[in-house]
Amino acid sequence: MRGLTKTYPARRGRRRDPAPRPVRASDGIALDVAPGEIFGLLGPNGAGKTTLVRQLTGLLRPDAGSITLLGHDLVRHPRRAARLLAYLGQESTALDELTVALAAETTARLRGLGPQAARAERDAVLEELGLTPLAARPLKRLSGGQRRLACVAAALAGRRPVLVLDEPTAGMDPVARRAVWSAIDRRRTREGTTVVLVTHNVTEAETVLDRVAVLDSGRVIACDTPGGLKGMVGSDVRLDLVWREDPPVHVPEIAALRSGATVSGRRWTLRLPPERARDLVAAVTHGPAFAALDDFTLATPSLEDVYLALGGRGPGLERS
Ligand SMILES: Nc1ncnc2c1ncn2[C@@H]1O[C@H](COP(=O)(O)OP(=O)(O)OP(=O)(O)O)[C@@H](O)[C@H]1O
Repeated sequence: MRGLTKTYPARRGRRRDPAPRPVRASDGIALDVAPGEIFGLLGPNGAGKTTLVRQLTGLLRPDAGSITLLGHDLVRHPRRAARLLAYLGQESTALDELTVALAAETTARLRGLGPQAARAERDAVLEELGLTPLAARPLKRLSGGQRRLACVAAALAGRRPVLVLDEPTAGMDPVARRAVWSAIDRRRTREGTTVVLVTHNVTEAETVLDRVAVLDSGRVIACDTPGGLKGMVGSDVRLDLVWREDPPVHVPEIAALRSGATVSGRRWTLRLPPERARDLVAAVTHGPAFAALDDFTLATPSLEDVYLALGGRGPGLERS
């Protein structure tokens, strides 16, 4: 993608509403995604992630810029996207009348598989995502999370070389989410599938993402590996101390910590250089401090910390 720009025009609402302004949802986006890469798009609500993937999938025409997918110019030939990639949008009412099995099988057929191969693909993908017990149920009679999982199954059926997934795990329970991340990872390892995905489940996605672009107000404000992005928030580690009841402030080491801690109920969160955190863990894991401690965790910065910092919701980070 090069110089991708999209502005939604201002639409007048009711007469008393304030005058609407046009929204520049993509503002000169340039990104390269390598074959076989799992590429994440992160950013706060309204950052322009869905607008970007809808342009990438040929569903929304950019005002300016170019998109080349596997050698095809998708701005000139948007319909070719449907032959090259599988897209999971945020809503999928088109499949609602079908059963889970038929949604997967039909999609596989539409993607060019013969009847027998499509049935085999259907069975494999339902099994992989733990959907076999729900195979005969229409999507409209499933819970929100189950329906989302069935839509993921349909997106995966038929093996496109590129998957574009907008919030694939939205509304799912932890077991389903894990099944989806494993299925995505398996496509990359076994079939070299390229995946572009939007997600707010950053901590989970971190295990599968090769590179991540952080979007804000239609622009790419950072793009790197998860490790590279984490380096941007510094080397400090996070120490969480959860006290059983009142913290033992009569212990001098604990009293000294209080001013630097973010206190939330029984939890104290401290951000410290690694050496200092090591000394502190030694101090709180014996004697009266340990007796008062319910739980503690020591963690390096997560992709979520990066996301919050870059999204302008956290302090102390320069935008690149
Ligand atoms: N059809 C539309 N008409 C006008 N403005 C729109 C339209 N769709 C999106 N927008 C605006 O464009 C901006 C980007 O929206 P977009 O849906 O791409 O964000 P997003 O990053 O996908 O958000 P979320 O995380 O909430 O899904 C927002 O300011 C949004 O209000």
